[in-house]
Order: sequence, then C-alpha cells, then structure tokens
Amino acid sequence: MMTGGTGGGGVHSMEDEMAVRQAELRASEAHVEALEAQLTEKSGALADSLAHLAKSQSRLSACKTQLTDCKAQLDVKELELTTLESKCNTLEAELKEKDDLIAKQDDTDRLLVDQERQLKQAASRFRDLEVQMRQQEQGMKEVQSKYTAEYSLRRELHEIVQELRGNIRVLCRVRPLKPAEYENGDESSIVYLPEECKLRLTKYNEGPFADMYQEFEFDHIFPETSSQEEVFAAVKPAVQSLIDGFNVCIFAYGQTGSGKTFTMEGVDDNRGVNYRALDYLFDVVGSFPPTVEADMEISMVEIYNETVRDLLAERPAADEKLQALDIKFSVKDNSGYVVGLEMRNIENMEQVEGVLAEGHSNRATASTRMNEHSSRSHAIVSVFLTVTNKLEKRRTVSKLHLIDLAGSERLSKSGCTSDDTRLKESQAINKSLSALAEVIASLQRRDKHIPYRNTKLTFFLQDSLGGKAKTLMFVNLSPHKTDVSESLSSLGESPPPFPSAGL
Ligand SMILES: Nc1ncnc2c1ncn2[C@@H]1O[C@H](COP(=O)(O)OP(=O)(O)OP(=O)(O)O)[C@@H](O)[C@H]1O
Repeated sequence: MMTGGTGGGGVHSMEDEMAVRQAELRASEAHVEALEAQLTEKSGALADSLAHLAKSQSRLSACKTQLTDCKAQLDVKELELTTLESKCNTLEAELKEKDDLIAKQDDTDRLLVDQERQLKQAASRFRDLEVQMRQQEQGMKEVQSKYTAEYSLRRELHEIVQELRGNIRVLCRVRPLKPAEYENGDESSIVYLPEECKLRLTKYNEGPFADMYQEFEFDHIFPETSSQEEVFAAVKPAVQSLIDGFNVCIFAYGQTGSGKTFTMEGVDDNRGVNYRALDYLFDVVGSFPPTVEADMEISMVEIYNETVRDLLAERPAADEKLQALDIKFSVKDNSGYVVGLEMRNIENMEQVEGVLAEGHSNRATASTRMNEHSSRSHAIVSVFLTVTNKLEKRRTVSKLHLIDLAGSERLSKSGCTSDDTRLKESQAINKSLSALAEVIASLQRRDKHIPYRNTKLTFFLQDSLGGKAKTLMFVNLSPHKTDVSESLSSLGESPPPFPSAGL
C-alpha cells in the first residue's frame, strides 16, 4: 500500500517484503511439505506399528487361549496326579500289609514247623501211652474179673450168712437210766441179760411177786453200756446188702423216750445209725474201681396220722404246713411210691448233714409241739443207690429206708381219751404199728397175701419188706421200773394184770 509522503519507495519495500513473505511462504510451504512428507512417513510407520500391534495382540490372545488350555490341562493333570498319589499311598499301604502278612506267615510257618515237630513227639508219646494203656487195661480187666469173682463170692457168702440169720433180724437195745430216773439213789434196772441173746425183764421189783420175770430172745441184745459203734457194727451187714443190690429197712421201735432217735440219729457228737450208714456207704462207694460208678439220692418223709409229708419239699409259706402227698402203686417196682417225692443227690457227708438238717427243721416248723409231734409220727430217711458196672454193663438200684417209728405206748398211757387229737394220733400209730407187725408176721409165715396196703407206712415200704429185702428191727427198751408195762407191750406181751409191787 502506498502512502502520500514517500511515493515510489514504499511500493518497493512492500514488494520486497512481499517477496520476503513469499519466500517465507514458500519456505513454510516447503517445510509443510517436508512435515507432510514426514507425517506421511510417520503415518505409514504408525500404520505399520498398528498392524504389528494388532498382530501382536492377536498372537497374545492366541497365547492366552493356549495358556488357559494349558492351565486346564494342568488342573486335569494335577487331579490325575492327586488320584495317582492316593493310589500310590493305597498301594504302598497294601504293600506294607502284604509285607507284614508275609512276615507273619513266616512266623506262622516257623510255629507250624515247631508244632509239627511237637505233634510228632506227642504222637510218638501217645503211641507209647496207648501201648501202656492197653497193658493197663489188660491188667485192669484181670483185676476187674478178680474183683467181680471176689465180689460175687463175698455176696454169696454174705447172702448165706444173711439167710442163716434170716432176712428179718430183731435186735434189742436197752438205754441207760437217765439221771432223773435215779430216784433216791435207786439205780436198779428191770432189765437183766442172763445170756448174750436173752433178756430177762423183772415184772415186779418187790413184794410177793418180786421173783417174777419174763425172758425174751433176740438176734442180738445191746445192753445199756453199748456204744453207737457197737450198734452200727451189727447194722453194717444190712448196709452191705444195699450195696449188693438188695432193698433194706432198718426200724427203731419202742415207747417214747426209749432211745429210738438216739439209735437212729444219735446226738451231734455221737452219731447214730443213719449217719454212720451213709458214711459207710460213701467209704465203700469211694473204693469202687473206676469202671464201677455209684449214684446216691436221699429223701425224707414223715407219716403222721396216716398223712405223708415230704420233709424236703418247699413249704408253701414259712409258717405253713407241708402239703400232704399221695402214695400210689408202681407196677414196675411192685410197690407204693410217694407221688412227687423230692430226692436230693448226695456225694459227701457235708451234703448229707445239710439235707438231714433241712428235713429236721421242716419237721420242727410243721408242728407247734415238736417233741410230742416227733414222738407221734414216723420219720423215714430213704437212700436210693444206683451202682453201674460199666465193664459188665450191669446196673443195680437199691433202697435203704431208715425209720424212726412213732412212740409205741398204749392208749391209756398216751393220754386221756377225751383229747380228740391225742386219740386220733394214738389210733393212727396203733393202726400202722400193728399193720407193720402183721406184715412182718405174714412174711415170716410166708403167707401168700401180705397186707401191705393197710397203712401208708407198709404201702410205702412194700418193695423193701419181704422177698429178698432185708429187715432189721431195733426194739428200744427203757430199763426204768415205771416203764415196765410199756416195755412188756413193746416186747409183744400183755402188761402185768395188776400194778407191780413197789411201782
Ligand atoms: N443208748 C443211750 N445212751 C445214752 N443216752 C440215751 C440212749 N438212748 C437214749 N438216750 C437218751 O434218752 C433220751 C430219750 O431218747 P430218745 O429221744 O432217743 O427216745 P425216743 O424213743 O426217740 O423218744 P421219742 O419217741 O420221743 O422220739 C434222750 O435224751 C437220749 O439222748
């Protein structure tokens, strides 16, 4: 642009400046071009870089996928590894168990070898023992046959002796006077023994008939001084008969207080027939050879007023009476038997003591007046013996009845007839004692019919009275003068027709 003052010179400077500016423009354009060229270059480079990046990213993503796959595979492998490890552990444990088993098996094998060796030794020892046993068996057979021969001989001899003596033996035992009977120093006894088996009973002590006496004969008489041992010695053969297979009855008969219970049971420190018989039985049975076996059972009954009571039965209540039992007939034994009778197995004297004590205590509880009751009832202890000879395959069963009879006093003595209980008791006792006497008498007469069934006592004892059975009767006597009537009565005689002088 031209200004007024300067004319032509301002155009030039403007042209110059324009030229400068153009030159600058051109330079700038050239620079822009250069920059553009650079930009294009850079853009190309960037595009390359981007393409490279895209490639790299795609490679990365492929790598990542690969990595995920690898990881998944790794997990699977890890799982497999864990399973394998656990399998490995199990196998290791199994292996250890197998090792232990093998070790044990080795021990067992060693033990087996050892046991085999021991077994061989035992077998050889067994063979030796067998030989020894056969020899001993042979020896034993010889001993057994000797024993059997000796036993039969002894049995035969015993039988002959018993037959000579008779199957019913009557023995008399006189008890000593009791201190209370020594009246005013009077120690005289009405019993005198002129001979071993003869007894003389003084009927009157003084006065016109002082010399009167009556004599009685027995198979044996035991005077006042006889001991329980001496009495048992006479009973032993009867007990032996039991072992030989015969039934045996041992009775004690006599008035109350004449010594029946003392003879049969005895006292604590001086036992009687019952205990001594059982003691003897255990001795004999204990000496049997091993081929002979014995089994013993015991029962205990009481017969009171024709009622049988089992003294070993369980009492319904502590203070109640024992139940009455029935006697029925057994065709097999041809005898009466008590239905439901309690039998106790006995193997030694301690058991016997226990059973008999139990029976006595039952008898005592059953009565309010024990002493009177026991005098007025029959007590029967029965022993059942079974002997089995295993070699001879023979078995014998025999019974021993030990009977403490009720007091035999006559009605007039036993009390006033107005007492109903006493009267009934006396009648029952009289009935059974006379039935027993009748049975024994008919046996001695060898009657065809023996009246066993008349009373419970004879019915119960049927198979042990008569036939081959042995009976032993003790007649117990009091030596005191006030008992003379009863003593005569016990001996089967009528009492003196009038009161004895001095009594
Ligand atoms: N041989 C004897 N030696 C010594 N004492 C005896 C003898 N016999 C009997 N006694 C005694 O005489 C008393 C009566 O005897 P025991 O009781 O045996 O008579 P019992 O006939 O059985 O009488 P019960 O019929 O009343 O039972 C008892 O004290 C008893 O100890």
